[in-house]
Amino acid sequence: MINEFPQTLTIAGSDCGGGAGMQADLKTMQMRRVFGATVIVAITAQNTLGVQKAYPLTTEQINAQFASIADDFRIRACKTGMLADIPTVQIVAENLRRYDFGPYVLDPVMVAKGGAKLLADDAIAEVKRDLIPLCTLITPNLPETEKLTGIKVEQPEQMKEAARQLQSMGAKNVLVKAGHFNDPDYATDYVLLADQRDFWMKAKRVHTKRTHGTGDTISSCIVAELAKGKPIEEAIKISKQFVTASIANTIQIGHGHGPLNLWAFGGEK
Ligand SMILES: Nc1ncnc2c1ncn2[C@@H]1O[C@H](COP(=O)(O)OP(=O)(O)O)[C@@H](O)[C@H]1O
Ligand SMILES: Cc1ncc(COP(=O)(O)O)c(N)n1
Repeated sequence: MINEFPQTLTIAGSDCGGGAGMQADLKTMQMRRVFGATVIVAITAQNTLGVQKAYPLTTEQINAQFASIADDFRIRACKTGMLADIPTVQIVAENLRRYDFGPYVLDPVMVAKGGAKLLADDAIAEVKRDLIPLCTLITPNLPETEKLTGIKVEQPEQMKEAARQLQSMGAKNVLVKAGHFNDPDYATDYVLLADQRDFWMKAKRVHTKRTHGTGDTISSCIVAELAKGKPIEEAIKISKQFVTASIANTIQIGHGHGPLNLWAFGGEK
């Protein structure tokens, strides 16, 4: 059993365009040499120009997928992405309490790069109450950080303050992502660990519109590294390098917010 291949799970929405959501998660997991399974909670019709339609799945459909995964696989780490609405958040929380899928990375996806809402406003309170206390790591971008904490983030100091607040809400480790930060030169994320150590992760900002799926990519890379047994600090640092390389080495796909080059950083034997 000890030698079983590392297995991971993404609980997320499907992006038929292949650049974000569970598709980005699976591709990232594959690159990082772990096995990826999925619980799909919503189907979106989207491309690099935006989200044209979104269809949440039923509670029964979601429960059935969780049961199939739990009956057969030994999931070592998992994540959630797009969760759509209150019933979905509630059923996902119930299943995460029922089954042990190892460390849980909560990417509190709210709005797509093109502006479409991927989480109903009234479900934010549910995410705070039901999911934050369950997570090993939360990975909000700046708009999500502001919605979850009520802190307007304009200075690096406010990223720290918000991270402390997310910890006091029950998140063990916090990664505040700075893709939306107003710094033309660098994308500098902030990490606050459970043991209170903290650090900044600075990367050159790439001036590109091709950033579809950046959040999904960094969070699923962290899940992959955790599943292989890496300590959380190392898992987060490798994942920042992985996403930076994926953004910097552009590939030309679609006419809007194009997907990342997930081959750029390379895999691991
Ligand atoms: N233009 C960019 N250049 C370099 N790094 C970026 C850029 N945009 C985002 N990132 C990085 O990508 C990761 C995802 O961040 P972000 O885009 O804020 O997440 P989300 O997709 O959830 O909005 C972070 O590590 C962030 O610093
Ligand atoms: C199904 C799904 N999940 C997540 C995102 C967020 O990705 P991004 O913010 O990069 O558009 C998305 N667009 N679609």
